Amino acid sequence: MDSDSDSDGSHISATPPRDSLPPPRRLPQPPPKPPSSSLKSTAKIKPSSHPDTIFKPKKPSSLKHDKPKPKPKVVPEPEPKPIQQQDLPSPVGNFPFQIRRPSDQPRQISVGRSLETLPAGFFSTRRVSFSKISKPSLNFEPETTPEITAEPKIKVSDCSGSTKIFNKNLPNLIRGDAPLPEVKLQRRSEEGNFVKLNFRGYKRKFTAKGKKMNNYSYKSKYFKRSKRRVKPEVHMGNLCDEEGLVSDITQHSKVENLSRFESVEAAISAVRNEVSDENLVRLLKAMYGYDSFRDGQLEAIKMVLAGKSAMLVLPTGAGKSLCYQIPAVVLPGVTLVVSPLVALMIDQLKQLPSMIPGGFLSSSQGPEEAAETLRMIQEGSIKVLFVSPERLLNADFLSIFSGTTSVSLVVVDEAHCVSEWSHNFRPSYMRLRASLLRAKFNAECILAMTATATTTTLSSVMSALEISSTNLIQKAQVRDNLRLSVSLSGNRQDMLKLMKSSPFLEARSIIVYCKFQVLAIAFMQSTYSSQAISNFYLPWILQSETDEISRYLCDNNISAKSYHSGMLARDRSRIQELFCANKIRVVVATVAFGMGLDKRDVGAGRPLLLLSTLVFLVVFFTGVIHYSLPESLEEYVQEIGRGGRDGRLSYCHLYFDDVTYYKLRSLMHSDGVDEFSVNKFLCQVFADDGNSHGEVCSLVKESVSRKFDMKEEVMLTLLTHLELGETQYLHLLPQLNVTCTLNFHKTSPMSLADKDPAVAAILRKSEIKQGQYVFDIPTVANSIGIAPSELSNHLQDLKVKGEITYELKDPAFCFKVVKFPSDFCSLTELLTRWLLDIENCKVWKLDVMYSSAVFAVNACEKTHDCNVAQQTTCLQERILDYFKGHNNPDVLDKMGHNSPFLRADIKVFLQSNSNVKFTPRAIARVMHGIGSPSYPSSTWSRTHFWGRYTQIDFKAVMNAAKAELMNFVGKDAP
Ligand SMILES: Nc1ncnc2c1ncn2[C@@H]1O[C@H](COP(=O)(O)OP(=O)(O)OP(=O)(O)O)[C@@H](O)[C@H]1O
Repeated sequence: MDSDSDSDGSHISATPPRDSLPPPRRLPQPPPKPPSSSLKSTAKIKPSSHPDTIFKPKKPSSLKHDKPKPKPKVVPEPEPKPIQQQDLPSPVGNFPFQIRRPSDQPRQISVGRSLETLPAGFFSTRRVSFSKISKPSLNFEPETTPEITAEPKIKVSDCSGSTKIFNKNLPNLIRGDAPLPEVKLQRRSEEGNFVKLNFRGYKRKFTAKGKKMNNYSYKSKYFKRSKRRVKPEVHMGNLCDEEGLVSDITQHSKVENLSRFESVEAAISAVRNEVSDENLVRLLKAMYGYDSFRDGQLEAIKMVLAGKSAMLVLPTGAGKSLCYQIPAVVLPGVTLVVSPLVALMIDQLKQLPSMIPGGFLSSSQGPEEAAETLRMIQEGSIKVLFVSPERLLNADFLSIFSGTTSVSLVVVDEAHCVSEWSHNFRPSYMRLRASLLRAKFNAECILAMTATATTTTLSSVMSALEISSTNLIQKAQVRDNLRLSVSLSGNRQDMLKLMKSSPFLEARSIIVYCKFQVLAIAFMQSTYSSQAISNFYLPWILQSETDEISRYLCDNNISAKSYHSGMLARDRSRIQELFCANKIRVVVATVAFGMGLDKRDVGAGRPLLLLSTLVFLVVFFTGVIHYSLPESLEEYVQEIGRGGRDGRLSYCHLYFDDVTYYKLRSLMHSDGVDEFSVNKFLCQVFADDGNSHGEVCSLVKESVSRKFDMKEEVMLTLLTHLELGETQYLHLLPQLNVTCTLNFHKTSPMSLADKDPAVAAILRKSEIKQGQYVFDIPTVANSIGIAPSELSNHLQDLKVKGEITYELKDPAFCFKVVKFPSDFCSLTELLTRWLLDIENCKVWKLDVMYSSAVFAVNACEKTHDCNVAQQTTCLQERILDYFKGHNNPDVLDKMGHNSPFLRADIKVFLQSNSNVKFTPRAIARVMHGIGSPSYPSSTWSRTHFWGRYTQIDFKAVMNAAKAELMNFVGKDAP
């Protein structure tokens, strides 16, 4: 549970279908049903999986197949591993399984308590200077003396790998008792751009010429710099400028900063005395330079300051961060912000105002860095801490809050991730329950924030976090400065035309969102190694669609860069920085791009000289283009929300086409699992029949995933349920690499074992392979009654002494069994049904997205006053209805439900793979072109049936596969 989830959600796509079927008819579909929460069911069921669930097809004596053979002759050479059958435990009694509802009532928190003062000296004024650093990779070295005056050293690694140490403070990692850094008073108004020409700052320096400046004479480095040509200065939060460098923010006079911080301190004291609108506006002005709050902000801040937990739903870019930043400076304790992605945490940390000392904890940090952050929290030097959900409930982290360190506010950012009915459900977020947060942190208040949540999602989040329905602050989820348009096309020529015409022609920055990986001919790609090519056998290779599109745009004189999850993190952040600095105009990206991006002028127009009137006009607008259909209206709203964050117009065009829709619809089934697999998984989890109580068990992710054809995320979801359900069956522990390969060096193994019981246990439990001792860490740890982490530490000690060397591999989920289930079958059925509901919910979300796009193109002109280029009104209405759950939109039934060739093709497929075991789902996945752990696309995409039936509903294909399998084995299929 220790590794932070940091996936970007971008997809590896199915390859396109090779045959196209006649276009399926469109049928009206009854309004979608909200997903049923089946976990409450206590129904008794028959044994969930029959031993014959997996079929091994027999070779039919004769096989008729009247469908013409597809042209490309590809001989399938599958090598999947057969899944082993295991006997099921017999059902014993009824077994209820429910999500645990926290029983604790929200604590009453008084305003008085929440408005205690900050630590003394917290807002003292002291100048801190910043230097340019060649790369934003920062590590803090522990300070030698705990004096307030000591400035932490910043270790900076540049790309060449060299490290420099600076005696400088960072604005967001300064000690709480240290002085406030000087801040550039940048008025962030509606008109402000994220990237600004800082004429003001330079001018001020020039006017100071001749006077003795507080910290810099005009012979100083800064003054020399000011004589240079004025360059655009980027405010990527407080840390980075256009080169990704730490900004020098010492360019303002001390006097100015003094008055600024005096005014911030005075404003904070005023709010502490009285939480009035007037005082809060004063604080807003002092901290950010803004004149007024945006819709929803004031309400949320007041609610939090009154100690009431709140659910805040504001559109992307509406200013949610400010709703916890202001309370953070007013409240006495630490504000914990739970964030789903490391990249998001870093971006949010950068964007903290400089008077709020912040930090973050994630798996991307080294142990020293994490330890330093923990130390700083303990000594009160961090006011806002960004943390992943995995870290939040980690024992080391929790121990900090058992002492004097108090938590005033827990912020759950992207709170929709808590709900399985959201578009972005994270198993680790399931652990965030109010009862747990209160028990562990004694948190006075929880603020849940999201930009995109349907009513169903909201109610499940609010119930998990125990937020009263009266404390829901919800504003329209689409900003009205977004101009929305849709057209039916999936071709890049159309997109090029769009980008070369107004308004996109004038946009300064454009994001083009893509989704898939595409097939490209390998021999044309010099970048791919011959090894990679030979692995595929065919001269095809997958590459990101973003690469292909950006190359196409560049070939057509539009400078563009590709951004996708397959790139190195360093390259990705470089592109983001250059984009923020307006050095890249167009980024062609997957959904990974833009999370946490606060480029206020995405698409702000370039100055146009209108010759007719002989005046300069600056036309500001944004460009966000969806080259592929998003998976849900939530995703669409998130992505268009990257534009127009400065309040100016933003143009958002969506392309959609049926092929993309079919591909996405297939992918919606890639997480699904059968009852059979769930049952087998449970058997594995509780393999020791209750004898393993108290012992640490582990499941090696990769092998178990392949064995049960279940993705790692799905396994984690199931395990988390087994921990947090109505009955707690297990207790999840941090994930570990469990297989250890060890060599002895100094002392002989036997002599060392005589002195060291851990080594003796290792010798007992190891297999010797090529002279090396190979053993399972939890097994050895259990045998001597210590925790696996203790054993790991002990091994590390022996390594330091030169006794051993070792390597660890096989990441595994670790847990302790708390209770052995009495009825496996009921539990299996309930979990399976729940996973199925989640799968159906995803499909439904995609269908709504597609139907909305079709509606915008076909119907909105008739019903609304929209024109072809602008369907804002009707799309906004549909989006709002969707989020509110009102008159859920008609969803088109675009999928075919049968095909005359389907069963015959399945027969041929089974015949040609008669040595392989299949489930109906596995066959349906091949027919839909989706890889899975046991049937990977690298193997199975070679069959010519791969992705042939994407236009037929997945369940219909599964049913046909089941029927064919029954013919082959002559038994009832599951
Ligand atoms: N009251 C305000 N007046 C003017 N600008 C504001 C105000 N509040 C916030 N902003 C600015 O709006 C921008 C977006 O704010 P923020 O990043 O908090 O949005 P968000 O709602 O968290 O967006 P997302 O959901 O995309 O993360 C920031 O640049 C912020 O400084």
